[in-house]
Amino acid sequence: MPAVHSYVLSILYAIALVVTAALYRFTQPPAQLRHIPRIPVWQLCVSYLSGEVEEQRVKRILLPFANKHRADIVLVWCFGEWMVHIVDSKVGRAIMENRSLKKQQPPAHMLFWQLTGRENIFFSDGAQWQRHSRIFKAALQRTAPMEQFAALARRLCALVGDGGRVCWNDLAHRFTLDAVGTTVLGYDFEALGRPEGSLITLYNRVMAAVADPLYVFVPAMERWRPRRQVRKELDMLVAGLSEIMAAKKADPGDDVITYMYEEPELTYKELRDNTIVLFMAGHDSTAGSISSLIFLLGLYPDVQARARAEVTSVLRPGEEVRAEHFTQMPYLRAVLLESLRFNNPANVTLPRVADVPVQAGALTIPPGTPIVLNMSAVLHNARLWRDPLVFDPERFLGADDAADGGDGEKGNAESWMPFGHGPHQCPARNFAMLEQRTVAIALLRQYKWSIPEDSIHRKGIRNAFSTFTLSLPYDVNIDFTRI
Ligand code: HEM
Repeated sequence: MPAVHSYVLSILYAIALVVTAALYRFTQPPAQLRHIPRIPVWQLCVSYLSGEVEEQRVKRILLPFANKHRADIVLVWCFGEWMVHIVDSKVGRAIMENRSLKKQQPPAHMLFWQLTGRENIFFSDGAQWQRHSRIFKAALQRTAPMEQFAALARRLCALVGDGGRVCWNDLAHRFTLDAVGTTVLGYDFEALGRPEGSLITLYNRVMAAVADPLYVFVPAMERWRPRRQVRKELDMLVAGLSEIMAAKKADPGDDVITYMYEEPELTYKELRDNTIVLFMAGHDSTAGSISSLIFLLGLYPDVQARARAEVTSVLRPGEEVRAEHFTQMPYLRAVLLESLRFNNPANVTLPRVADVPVQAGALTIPPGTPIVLNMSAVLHNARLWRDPLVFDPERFLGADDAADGGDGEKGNAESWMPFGHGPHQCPARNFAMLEQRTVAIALLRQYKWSIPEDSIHRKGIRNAFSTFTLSLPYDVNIDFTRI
């Protein structure tokens, strides 16, 4: 009997040894990457398994590690793949401007592709991307979203009514759906008026399924356990959006899709793929930014009072807001820039790869290595910002008065990059800034607001888990009082 016992034990030891060795090998970077400071894999695994959001992982693990090693780039293990994360703005700018970098394409069998297609500004490359980028920017320039945003802000205020407690992230999300619907697609989803509208509920359901972490991190799941119902709903959504596009052709308006239609160079497939990615890119990130902005104004009553005093000194009661008013509101601008730094909506860029070595300061990144600009790290790096975890709009006052988005803290202009950097940086940042300004101004003129004592965000903004690493605050309850 003892002989059988020790035989079984030996087999178990052998298995444990093989598994440990396999795990060790699986979590070791290839030899050519070992010169890059690497975040301990066990810390990352604990973080992933606990469902920690990207922005928290950056503040708790990545930045302390990078600063201890005085590193501008760090190696991060992510579900079997090693990626370089850039945490410094100077290195980030140089790399993101490097034309030999291309966007890495996500695995082919992900359901995501069935929704977005590949022939769009997000996933195309080379000459095709240049064409899409040029056409989209020109179309965006021709639209005049200001009036549209102001009208939607009025609808939003009607919902806040005489005040009371409001679930703000929900309203922000519905506002941005309507903003992107009316100005980009030329279609009113009426998310503010009818949140249960069929296309909106269908969209929310499909997006939740497409972003299911199990299927995103293990794309082969789509082959092992195909989701027929989700596919059916996805087809219905695409058909719904295609109908909107077809109606646009017959009845043009003042919207991005109408202007893109006028471009003989775009095929129908390209137009369809662009419509869908613009719709997707256009609202979640902006909803996150509007949620954070109004929350922070509620959390800091002095900041809110100062912003209100500025707005009401520039605008007479009932006066329509116009773009030229914005230059007279430097404090509001500083609040916006700081809010986008403090809880930046997009945490990392899409991964890039190059087929040549890429220089990152003193280190060389070998060809084929996925590289991301970690915007959260850059915007909270203590080597770049004083008191990065403190919300302080003053840091942007007196900064160079260049167009919004291009500037930053005095002497630190290059580190403000919530919209990315380089040729692929967000082409709609002015559009997104305008949405935030319009909402903030409308609310500041009509309401005072505060954060309930029992808010889950009192000790720091809590963002929902997002497969696409966006920072989207949840359960943001705000108490509004009409002035
Ligand atoms: C606060 C709101 C927004 C934030 C923080 C944001 C952030 C970003 C970032 C960081 C990128 C670069 C991604 C990368 O390099 O991989 C990007 C790209 C992009 N964004 Fe935005 N975005 C916002 C709003 C919008 C809106 C409203 C639209 C459309 C109406 C939009 C459309 C796009 C497009 C088309 C790209 C791809 C550009 C390219 O690859 O050439 N974004 N955005």
